[in-house]
Amino acid sequence: MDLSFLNELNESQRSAVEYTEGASLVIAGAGSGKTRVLTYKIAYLLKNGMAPSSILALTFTNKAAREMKERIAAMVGEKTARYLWMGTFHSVFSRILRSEAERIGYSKNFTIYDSADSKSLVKTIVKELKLDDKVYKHGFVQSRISYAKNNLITPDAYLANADLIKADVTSRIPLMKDIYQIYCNRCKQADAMDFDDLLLQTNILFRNHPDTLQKYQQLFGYILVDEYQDTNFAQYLIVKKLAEQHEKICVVGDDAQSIYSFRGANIDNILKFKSSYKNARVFKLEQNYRSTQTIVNAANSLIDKNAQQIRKTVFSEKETGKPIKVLSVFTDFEEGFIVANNISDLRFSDKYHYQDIAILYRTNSQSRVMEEALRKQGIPYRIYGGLSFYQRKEIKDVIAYCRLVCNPNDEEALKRIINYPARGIGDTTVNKLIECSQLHAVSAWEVLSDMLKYNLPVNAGTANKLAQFRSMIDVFAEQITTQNAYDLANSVVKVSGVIADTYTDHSPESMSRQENVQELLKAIHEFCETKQANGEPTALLPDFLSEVSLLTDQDTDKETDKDKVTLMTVHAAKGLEFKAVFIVGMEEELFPSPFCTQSERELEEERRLFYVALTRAEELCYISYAKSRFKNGKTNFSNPSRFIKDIDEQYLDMPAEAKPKQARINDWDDDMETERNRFKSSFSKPIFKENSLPVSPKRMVKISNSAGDKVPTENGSIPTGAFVKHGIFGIGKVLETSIVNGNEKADIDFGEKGVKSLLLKFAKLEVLE
Ligand SMILES: Nc1ncnc2c1ncn2[C@@H]1O[C@H](COP(=O)(O)OP(=O)(O)OP(=O)(O)O)[C@@H](O)[C@H]1O
Ligand SMILES: [Mg+2]
Repeated sequence: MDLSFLNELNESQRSAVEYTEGASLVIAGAGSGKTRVLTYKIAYLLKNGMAPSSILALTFTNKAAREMKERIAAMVGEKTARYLWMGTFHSVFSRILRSEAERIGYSKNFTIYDSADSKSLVKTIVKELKLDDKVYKHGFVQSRISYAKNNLITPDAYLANADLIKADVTSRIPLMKDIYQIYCNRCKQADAMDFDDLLLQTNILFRNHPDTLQKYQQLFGYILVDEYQDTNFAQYLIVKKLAEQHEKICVVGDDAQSIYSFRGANIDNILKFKSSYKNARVFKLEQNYRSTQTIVNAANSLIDKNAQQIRKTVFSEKETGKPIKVLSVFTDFEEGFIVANNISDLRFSDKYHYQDIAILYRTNSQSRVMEEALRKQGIPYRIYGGLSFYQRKEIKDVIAYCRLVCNPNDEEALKRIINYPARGIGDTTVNKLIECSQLHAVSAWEVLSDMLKYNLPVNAGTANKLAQFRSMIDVFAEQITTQNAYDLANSVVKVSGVIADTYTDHSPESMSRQENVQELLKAIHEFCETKQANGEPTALLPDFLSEVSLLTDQDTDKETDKDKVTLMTVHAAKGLEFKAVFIVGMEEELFPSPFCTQSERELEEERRLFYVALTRAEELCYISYAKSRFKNGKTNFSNPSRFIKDIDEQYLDMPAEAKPKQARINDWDDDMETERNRFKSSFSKPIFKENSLPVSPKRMVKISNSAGDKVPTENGSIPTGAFVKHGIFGIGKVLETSIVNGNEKADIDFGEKGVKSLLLKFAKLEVLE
């Protein structure tokens, strides 16, 4: 047996991989190879003869699972790797739930409600109960339901829980318990599970059906969990039950990276691992292989400020590296511009590709300004989260059709498309239909199947339209097991009129809707082809749906062209690494989030989040803060984040202006007047012209934030105003030249390609006469 791959591990990693006798916990700081240990351990188990189908590996994202699988396939062969049970908790257990659904009263084609469906259902219930939605805020109610489910509190248990009832009264939402009950009933009626149900129902399945539990206990001979610090109670218990007999379990995690408590993650799961598994062995990894010494030391100095933590040693033997560059800017627009400029510099220094670079932010809403700046400079980027492909209206419409075809009881899907494209079934009719279904405690679909029996109060014309809609869906539904996913989806979009509806005009919006629908069909086609290539006998629509409904933020990247800058929230960046990382918006009221500064506990979680951000960087890290930010229609002044000064200043390269007063970084008020005046005067002349970047040379100096090392040139080798030709960007006009760190640089307007800042020694420019 060839175990030479173990030589790619250090001693501690190797011991963790080779220990397979019982439960083990690998607890270690960022970048120390925890995920690598899991990957190699799986390969090790396989090489030792374990069947792939008896290994269960749970990751935080599907992307992480895919990458791990690819790596393992390279070590043990693709055929073996294919049969591993590997994925997120949600995807693995939804697969198990599908095959066991009937045991807990669902059909195997049950729908998975996404967060928007859950919210819409909450909204409907709050409205039906005639409650004030300013008090019973939808998002809040939804998060209470999610909390209950993740802690395995069913509606009955909720009623019996004096603390929860009291908390609801205090929050002035005493009917929360009723909403929760109705919510669960409605999901059941619709044969739908929300995300949290996938964990709750798995627990119910295992609790109520010991034989089923036993089956999976025997099936999974080894269980591995990545990012264990972010598991919640429901996840903890599933794993605990499955590993109960043999305790062949290995979990890896870092308490310093626990950042999901708002979703019910419980850091205690990792802290009490040793008491949950009596004979557990703990392995510690100390060497960070990801980042430079500066980044590792900076991150250590930051996390050291948290009182709650398991003290760990993390060191790097990589090069010292450059200090973390702190960029101070006047506005959020300038922040975008400076970041884009720095990215161009990195790209044209030829050492970095765009795909080596990430921009991380605290909230999704910060992405827009960044995107705009990148677009203007012609920098390609991909964005995770926000309005991803599957969240677009036209895509949700088509998916809703497919959902209804696979599960006609799906009420949210039905509501979405019963009158789309318009077929004369108005809101009043839909409301009557839903009311009637509630009155008889059946699904809306059931009512449609026999409107007379259920006394649906509609006139003959409306009844006819409803009947037509029903028979259209019926025809599709009959084909779900005979047609493959692509053929069926194709007829659905045609017959339902969705295609015709997106072809109404030639406006850019309409064109983009058409393209999106085509893109979706293409994705379904690819899905079928992959299934076929894997030798699976069928590729049906319900299988496709269960796959797409579980995509996470990191999975919705459909682009083939990979060389792009990545934009994402810090939360989504967990587990990833990039050569250069820009952490933007490091300001008070933003990072830490204003909602998380009430208690030390919340602040510590925000600090951990910043720790996660810093430790994504391999070579270069930039932190930026703006002194003013446009928010909710007005400009707000902001202070630098308190977290910046948590980093030992020897690892920072502070902006020149802040240097003499570093000790007072939070003591902004004194300077505020001067800053404000500078800021106001910067607006007295137009900074941005349409489709272009700042053009004033003076301005360029100012916003460079490194006034010391960047000066405009009067007599550069290319005169301002000259026309030049570039191999990639074509013909452009030189706006300005300057010297940066001794190198001559030109800002050139390449028209549609945007304005680029190019270092002349790298850019091969031809000056045109
Ligand atoms: N022994 C090793 N030799 C060479 N490279 C290694 C070694 N161990 C880990 N690495 C590399 O270091 C980087 C970080 O490893 P990995 O992602 O497994 O760390 P992690 O502990 O899971 O990090 P995080 O806490 O961010 O999830 C990866 O690029 C990995 O390939
Ligand atoms: Mg990892």
